[in-house]
Amino acid sequence: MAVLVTGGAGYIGSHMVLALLDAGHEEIVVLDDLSTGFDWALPPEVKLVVGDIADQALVTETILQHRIDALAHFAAKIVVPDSVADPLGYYLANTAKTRSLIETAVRTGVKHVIFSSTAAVYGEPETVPVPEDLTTSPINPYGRSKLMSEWMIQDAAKAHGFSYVILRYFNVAGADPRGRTGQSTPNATHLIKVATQTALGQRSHIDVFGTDYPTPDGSCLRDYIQVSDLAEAHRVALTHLRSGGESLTLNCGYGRGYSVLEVIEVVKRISGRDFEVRLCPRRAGDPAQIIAGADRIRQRLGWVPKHDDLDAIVGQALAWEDSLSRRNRV
Ligand SMILES: NC(=O)c1ccc[n+]([C@@H]2O[C@H](COP(=O)([O-])OP(=O)(O)OC[C@H]3O[C@@H](n4cnc5c(N)ncnc54)[C@H](O)[C@@H]3O)[C@@H](O)[C@H]2O)c1
Ligand SMILES: O=c1ccn([C@@H]2O[C@H](COP(=O)(O)OP(=O)(O)O[C@H]3O[C@H](CO)[C@H](O)[C@H](O)[C@H]3O)[C@@H](O)[C@H]2O)c(=O)[nH]1
Repeated sequence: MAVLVTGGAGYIGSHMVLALLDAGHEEIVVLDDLSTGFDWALPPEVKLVVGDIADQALVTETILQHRIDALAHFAAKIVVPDSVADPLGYYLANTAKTRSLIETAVRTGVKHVIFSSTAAVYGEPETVPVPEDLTTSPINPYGRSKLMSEWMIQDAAKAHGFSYVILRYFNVAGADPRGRTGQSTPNATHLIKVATQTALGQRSHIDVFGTDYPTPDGSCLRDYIQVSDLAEAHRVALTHLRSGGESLTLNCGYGRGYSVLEVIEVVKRISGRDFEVRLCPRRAGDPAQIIAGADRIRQRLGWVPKHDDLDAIVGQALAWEDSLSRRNRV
């Protein structure tokens, strides 16, 4: 039995690869076009196939050659404001290409699918925390592109008899505590990445997008989940499916929110560096607050997070950013 990890050279996918290897998994194959991922993010024992998830001949050959029984599908475009500017690009990359990949998986007899979905499918929830059975109502093309993929996977699973776990990630942050991989995309837009780069002097300042939201300090609230905890959720989801477990849709978060201003204060305190913070207008496509209803994944998969600590998450992000800048200077 072997797992095909699409997007495995990216930020979250590379952490799942490590989680599987650390747990003694034998065969892992990564399919990645390296558009935002890096071959060096993978340990040498992992087979990397460089290509596109919509290349059906390549995907078929890879699945049959390695006797793939399970697919973990991370490959996607992921930036909310970019999706507002380029919706058709996002529907192609995230929805049309996922349709193609799932079709290939069905034709080649893949039995299990784990899909990277997002809290963005909920849109602007009126109350938080958000349970999984809340009506989905995405407010940006990124969230819609992912919700359509969820529906395709659910419908195809019913029609063709594979099982799935859809994981709706909240805000993913931090890095491998052993420093083996982290968020490496240049020009990344995620808050903790931008704040740590600013603390390290790689950016002159940080913008806070919106201070007039209906939240305690006026900035947006998010539920930041540490990336190795999230990778572990994928590992237990895979075990669940391979043991005959039922298909599930699960939130991945801790059930608690931090504001943008609070996160910036933590980055200043942990780094010991002060930096300029500019209060700016709202950014397109941002919900005011999004916090996970976080019980179901614990009950159904027995997932136990080990890194629910914002100080530690920020510390890992700072350490990774520092090692990345040294790597890039070499
Ligand atoms: N980072 C977050 O906060 C977050 C939150 C919710 C959901 N997600 C989802 O998690 C998944 C992984 O996100 P990430 O943060 O690791 O992003 P990332 O950009 O680091 O990883 C995506 C990987 O997919 C590869 N890829 C993209 N398009 C491809 C294609 N057509 N064929 C083959 N490979 C392709 C990229 O090269 C990259 O390695 C995405 O599906 C994203 O929507 C991320
Ligand atoms: O320089 C910055 C960067 C971000 N923010 C703010 O920080 C919050 C978090 O923004 P991120 O860009 O870090 O993350 P998003 O909440 O926009 O989106 C992330 O989490 C979502 C789920 O909540 C989706 O899954 C999506 O893929 C993922 O990028 C937002 O209020 C944003 O406006 C700033 O103020 N300044």
